[in-house]
Amino acid sequence: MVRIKIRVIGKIKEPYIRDAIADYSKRISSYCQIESIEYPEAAVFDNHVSSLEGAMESEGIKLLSGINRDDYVIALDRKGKQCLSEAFADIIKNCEVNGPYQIVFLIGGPHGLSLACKERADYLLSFSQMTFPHQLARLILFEQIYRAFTILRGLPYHR
Ligand SMILES: C[S@@+](CC[C@H](N)C(=O)[O-])C[C@H]1O[C@@H](n2cnc3c(N)ncnc32)[C@H](O)[C@@H]1O
Repeated sequence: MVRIKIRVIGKIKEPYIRDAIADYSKRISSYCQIESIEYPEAAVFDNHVSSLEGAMESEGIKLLSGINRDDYVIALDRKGKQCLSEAFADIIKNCEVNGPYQIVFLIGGPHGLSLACKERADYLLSFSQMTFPHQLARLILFEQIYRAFTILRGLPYHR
């Protein structure tokens, strides 16, 4: 069974998003182990580029901590590669069949992911060229993971 870890900057504050994630998480848990690990946003004292980059770097260090060398890392980034849900399902299937058996997703905070996170990623995944708040990006990710398993198991959810 594949294991999925979702490493994120920031908490889910909105109850309706938390509820929706909890619902998808419960559904996904029939197919794999799934766990979210949240880290707080780094403090930023002004809007200078160097302060924002410093915050992203320190958030990136936390996101990358505890990732194993052979984990399959998918970093969520607006400027990454877009793919069909079927192709996303194939990535999960490949890990289920051939390994690595642990997939780690990275979701950035308000300023995005550090360069180190993007460089570590085996796949830079974009849901759209539009920017979403991290809470919504997390919800979309949970829905797409659930959708992927229903595609792989031939269930009628995906149309
Ligand atoms: C508020 S966004 C960060 C915005 C930042 N200015 C940037 O362009 O990366 C917070 C996080 O949500 C995720 N995210 C937001 N929009 C996304 C999209 N269209 N595709 C994939 N991930 C997205 C990314 O992980 C991002 O780091």
